[in-house]
Amino acid sequence: MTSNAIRALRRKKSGLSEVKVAVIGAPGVGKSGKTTISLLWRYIGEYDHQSESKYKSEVQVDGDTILFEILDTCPKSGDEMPTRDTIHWADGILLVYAITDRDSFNYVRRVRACTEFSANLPVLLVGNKDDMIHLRQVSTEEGEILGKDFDCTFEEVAAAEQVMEIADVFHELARKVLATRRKNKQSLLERMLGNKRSKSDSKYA
Ligand SMILES: Nc1nc2c(ncn2[C@@H]2O[C@H](COP(=O)(O)OP(=O)(O)OP(=O)(O)O)[C@@H](O)[C@H]2O)c(=O)[nH]1
Repeated sequence: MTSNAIRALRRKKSGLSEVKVAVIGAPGVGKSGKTTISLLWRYIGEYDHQSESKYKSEVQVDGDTILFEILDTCPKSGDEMPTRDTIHWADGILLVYAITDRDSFNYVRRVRACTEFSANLPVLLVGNKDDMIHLRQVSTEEGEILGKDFDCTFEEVAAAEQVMEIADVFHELARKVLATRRKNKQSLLERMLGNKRSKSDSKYA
């Protein structure tokens, strides 16, 4: 049995849904464990700081217990793109830029252009630091347009201040991941039933 299959079996047994989120953005946009994630988890409850860049925590979303695993991608520069392994690892992607930093907006644009996301990978776009509107370099309309381009939800937040809004962002992403999982399961079931039917049809044809 593969490690993924073992993990899925454990998840099923415990009734836990595991949701893996990769937080992607240029350096300094506010995606780090130092601010956003640790604040979020401190608010929600205990978290398990697994390594420099990975966090785990159980959170209630709409009455279900979700085991979040969050990867802070920490690029060293604005030229470093996330790896294919990171994208494949993730169930959902949080793309973050800072409204005060045009380069970080261009970074998420480049990530989306250079990196192959599977068609049904849930993505959320977040413009952070909206408490610093006096230093704004990216308008809300530009964020909205990019969100439409990416076919994903867009939101402006102040991660350092509005912890509940950040929690909502993660909850929203979890809902999308679970909905995608249900849809994939359903279409797999339909394909399997379709195969069975066509086999039995051909048997009696
Ligand atoms: N004003 C304001 N500052 C913020 C906000 N979020 C983060 N910051 C600040 O932005 C700076 C960078 O935050 P980090 O969380 O380290 O950013 P990062 O994206 O993880 O950066 P790297 O670790 O270099 O990839 C820190 O000084 C934070 O305090 C916010 O919503 N508003």
